[in-house]
This record gives sequence, structure tokens and C-alpha cells, in this order.
Amino acid sequence: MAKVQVKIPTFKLKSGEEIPAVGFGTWLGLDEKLEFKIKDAPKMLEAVMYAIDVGYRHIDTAHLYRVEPEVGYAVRKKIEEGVVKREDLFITTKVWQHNHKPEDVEASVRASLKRMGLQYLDQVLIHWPMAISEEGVDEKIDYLETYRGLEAVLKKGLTRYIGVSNFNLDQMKRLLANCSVKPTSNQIQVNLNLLEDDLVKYCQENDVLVVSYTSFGSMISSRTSPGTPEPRWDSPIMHEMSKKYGKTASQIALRFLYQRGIATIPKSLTPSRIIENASIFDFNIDEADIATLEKFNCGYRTECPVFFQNYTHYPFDKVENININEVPISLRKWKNGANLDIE
Ligand SMILES: NC(=O)C1=CN([C@@H]2O[C@H](COP(=O)(O)OP(=O)(O)OC[C@H]3O[C@@H](n4cnc5c(N)ncnc54)[C@H](OP(=O)(O)O)[C@@H]3O)[C@@H](O)[C@H]2O)C=CC1
Ligand SMILES: O=C1CO[C@H](CO)[C@@H](O)[C@@H]1O
Repeated sequence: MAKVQVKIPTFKLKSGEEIPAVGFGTWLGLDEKLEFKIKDAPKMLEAVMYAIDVGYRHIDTAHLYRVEPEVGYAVRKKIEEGVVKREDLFITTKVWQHNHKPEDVEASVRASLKRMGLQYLDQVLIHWPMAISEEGVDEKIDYLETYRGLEAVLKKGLTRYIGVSNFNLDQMKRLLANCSVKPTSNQIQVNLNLLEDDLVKYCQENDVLVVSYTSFGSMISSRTSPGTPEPRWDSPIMHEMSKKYGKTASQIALRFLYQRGIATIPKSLTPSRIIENASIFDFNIDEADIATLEKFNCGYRTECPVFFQNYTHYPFDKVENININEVPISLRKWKNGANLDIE
């Protein structure tokens, strides 16, 4: 059992759902050879168990991440040990882009449940609005159809809630105008570099929780190359605020999002960071500092699949004159491999 335990509050939606304000991310990324860092899956298993011991109750995973078996094992183990009950946890997984046909959605969710050894999920998201097949993006499949597949899965009791990820403002408006069951959340990249004010405001006004991924933005050193915007971990502003609040730059980045009503799902395999990222509920960033932090907003995205940008359901602004060879190679593999070799 972890020595430190943190009580993580929830965000309560008007519709009654409650989602922890900080959850645990499980994407391991790709290695230098562009293979899934599957060799680190045992570390992820340990990390998820540790996170549950510390007090995390939301675990965010996906078919894509290839660690559903480890996540499921860790969850079952902690239930067996009596650390948590199944109903204390909020487990999210996602339907990857090659399963967008409505009839494939249920099969995808059932396969996730089987890999995890669980009876039900708490939330299932459409991972991206674009569908892909072996040939690349499949324009024939509209995300509204995919969402109908998710609504059917909900009716069957395979999951308690459904939602989306990487949906932009227009896609959210269209979805909300056409769905029978409202999405519980939209999981998007939002951080100090990318405030996404309009999208966040629309979601919040419509009782859809915004969940941030890549919450540290440009502060992660592996994402930093010349030209990457501020802040860094050791930028003078972050340094000053760290001193003032007695918190790390990462805690300030996460707290900033919390104070905007946005949940986060930081990933870490490092025990001290797992505790650090959950320990953001005992301080408050004052208004003047919030205004200072907001100045980092510059529309910068870390990795983003620009090679899909000419397709109808690509969610982001188009980048002009993009040279595909300048796109990070991991992303090129996503394009070329269509589905990142998901079985
Ligand atoms: N819906 C979507 O399309 C996407 C969803 N996600 C989800 O969001 C989660 C989080 O996003 P992700 O992009 O993984 O990255 P994060 O923004 O959580 O950053 C993870 C990296 O930051 C390091 N790190 C974590 N905490 C700290 C800290 N306190 N100080 C310094 N370094 C730290 C980790 O290192 P270490 O592990 O070595 O400690 C790791 O290298 C994912 O795991 C996934 O669940 C992510 C991307 C896209
Ligand atoms: O969830 C995810 C993890 O990271 C990948 C690469 O950046 C994303 O594309 C994907 O959506």
C-alpha cells in the first residue's frame, strides 16, 4: 500500500454523473523503432495498482494503448485485496478508428471487456471523429453513426456512460443536436499552450465534462524542440509560481485546468510523480496568476495527425504547406499503418 494517500474530488455533472477531477492515463507511447512500448506493460500494471493505492479512481485507457489486460488485472487485483470496490472506480476505454461501423462498436467494447476481465465499463469514448480502414480515412462512415453504435452499447448495459474524444466545436454541436443520449465527456488536448476557450465553454454550458489529455503541453522535454513555445518546467514564471505556492510546475499546470472545471488524466510510471500529480487539491492559484498563465495560450498542439487534414471529419484547423516528411515519424506510421497494427 502506498504511504501517501490522496482524496481526489469529483466533478459533478447536472445529469448526476460524477467523474474524478484527476484520473490516471495509460498510453505508453511508441519507442525509437516505432513499436508500441509494450515491453513497459508490466510497469504500467504496477503503476495502475500504485495509482489506485494512492487514491486515483478514474483510469483512462483505450484499445489503441494495448494495455487493457494490464489495466484490468490491476483493477481486479485491487478489488480482490479489498482496497476498492468495483463501484468506487471509473474505468474509461475508447473505440479505435477502425471500429467505427455501428455494428463493430459493440464488438470492440465486448473485446475490451474481455481483455480487461470486467463485467462493465464506466465510460466508452469514440477515440477520434475520423473512421479509418486499410485504405486510410473512410469518409463513408460518419461519427454520428458510430455514436449510435455507442448508444446501443449503453442500452445493453456494457457501459454506464458514453462520450467522445478529439471532437471540435462544430462536431460537438452537431452531435448534441442529433444524439439520443448526451455524451458525458469530450476528452481533448487542452493545456497552458492550448486553452480551447470556445470548445470548453460550449461543453461546460451543455453539461459535458472536458477531460484534458497531454495536460503538461510543451513542458514535457521529449516534446520540446527548437521553436516549441513556452512554458518549460523551469521557465521563470513557472519557477516563481512554484516558489510562491510550494508546488511543482506540473502541479500548477494541472491545478490551472482544475480551476477551469477541466478534469485531467496524467500518465506516469514514476511513483513520486503519481503522488505529485494527484496532490493539487490543497492550494489555489490566485486570479492574477491565472491571468499570467493564460498568456501562454498560443494554439500550439503537440502531435497532431495533419495527414488527415483534408478529410471531412478532421477536427483541427488545416496547416498550410505542410511537408509530410516533417511530421513526426510516429504519426506517419499512424497514417501508413492505418490502424497502428491493431489486431
Ligand atoms: N484521447 C486521446 O486522443 C489521447 C488521450 N491520451 C490520454 O491522456 C493520458 C495523458 O496524456 P499523455 O500524452 O500520456 O501524457 P502526459 O501529459 O500525462 O505526460 C506523460 C509524460 O510526462 C511525464 N510526467 C508525468 N508526470 C510528471 C511530472 N509530475 N513531472 C514531470 N514529468 C511527468 C511522464 O513520465 P514518466 O511516466 O516517466 O513518469 C510521461 O513521460 C494518456 O496516458 C492517455 O490515457 C493521451 C493522448 C491522446
Ligand atoms: O490516445 C492517443 C495517444 O497518443 C497518440 C499519439 O499522440 C494519439 O494519437 C492517440 O489519440
